[in-house]
Parts: sequence; structure tokens; C-alpha cells
Amino acid sequence: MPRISAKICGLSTPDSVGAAVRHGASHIGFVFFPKSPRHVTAEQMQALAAGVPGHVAKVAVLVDPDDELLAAVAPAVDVVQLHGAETAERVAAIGHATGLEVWKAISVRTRADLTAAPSYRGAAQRILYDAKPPVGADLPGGLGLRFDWALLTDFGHPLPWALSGGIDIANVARAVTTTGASLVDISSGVESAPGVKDVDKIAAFLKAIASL
Ligand SMILES: O=C(O)c1ccccc1NCC(=O)[C@H](O)[C@H](O)COP(=O)(O)O
Repeated sequence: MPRISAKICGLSTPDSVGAAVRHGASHIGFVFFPKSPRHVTAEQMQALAAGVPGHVAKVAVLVDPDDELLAAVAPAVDVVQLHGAETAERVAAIGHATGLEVWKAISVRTRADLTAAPSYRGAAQRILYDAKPPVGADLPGGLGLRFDWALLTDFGHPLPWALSGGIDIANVARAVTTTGASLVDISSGVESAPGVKDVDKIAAFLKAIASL
């Protein structure tokens, strides 16, 4: 079992899913957000997820999802990752309704942004710290942006957590050393263009993770 686990996010082709699974991703993410170049439909996700072995957790990345979308995607995944403005009450309700593990993404730019995390205790099972997008950005995540990882150095984490935002093969060792993360999430860093996953980058990244 590697010391550091990795979620490869924003997969939309059989090749990229295959590369993530073959090279040891612990989690694979599917984005349900029409404005995203990584957007997949529930039907596409079901086809992509069909052959994924049980030890690789499938994560549905959702932004303020309604109950209809949740009902469509939940049966085919293991985790729901909420990347919108979901309150703790909504996060808890989604957990109860789906019976799935729920992760809440927190957008971070300053230390003050971290104060949102404790409010999800008892509602989410994990916090995903991601970089805060610029005002007016089309996407709430998947922008390849980093936040100041030193903000997490002495933070008293209220829940299990993962580190996200602008991670790539060149900086992942520093990301892990600085923050103490044991689960990292990557999307743009293993792409050749927005939404286009590069199987060689996926393989190289997961190889690098395994050696940390
Ligand atoms: O990736 C997207 O397009 C996306 C769209 C809408 C909501 C969330 C999205 N991504 C969330 C993720 O989990 C990404 O992996 C995370 O933001 C890190 O992305 P990156 O900085 O590109 O590695």
C-alpha cells in the first residue's frame, strides 16, 4: 500500500480511466458540470466505470446538485464530492439520501477560508482543500491553480482530508512535505490541454506518488 494515495479527477475516456486504474490511483473522479471540458453524463460515467475494480473508488464531482442528478449518478459511484456552495445541512442530507461517503470541497486563498471546514464535521466524511478560483471563473475547480500550502502546516484538521489544486509531478513531493497530505487530487496536471487527459502523464504521476 503506497504511503500517499492519489485521486485522478476529470476522467472522460476509457484510456484515461484504464491508465489511472492500471497505475495505482486510489480514486478516480468524474465531473458532472456542463461548463467543464471534463463534463460527462451519467450514462457516459456508467460506461466508463463499468470495468473499474472495486478497490478503486469512483467519485462523482458535483456542484450544488439537485436530487434528480444525485439519483442518476449515485448508484454507480462510491463517493460524492461537492464542489459548490452546499451547506453542512445539505451535505448531510446528500449523505443520508445516497448512503455514500461525501467529500466537501473548500476553496482556499487565505487562512480565513479554512474556518469553513469545521462546520462540516458530522456532515461530510472528508474535506478537499482546493484553490479558490478567481472571481468570475467559469469553473469552481480544475483550474490548475495552487493555494499557499503552508496554510495547512499547523491547521487542526476537523476531518480526514485531501489536498487539491495545481498539483503536478514537479511539485507533488513539496505539496506532501509541506502539508502532510496522504491523499492528493490532480486534474490539470495530468492533461495536455483542458479536459484532455494524457495517459503518459497519469502513469508518470502515479509512479512518482508511489516513490514518495
Ligand atoms: O475539473 C473540473 O472541471 C471541475 C468542474 C467543476 C467542479 C469541480 C471540478 N474539478 C474538481 C476537482 O476535483 C479537481 O481535481 C480539483 O479542482 C483540482 O484541479 P486541478 O487544479 O486542475 O488539478
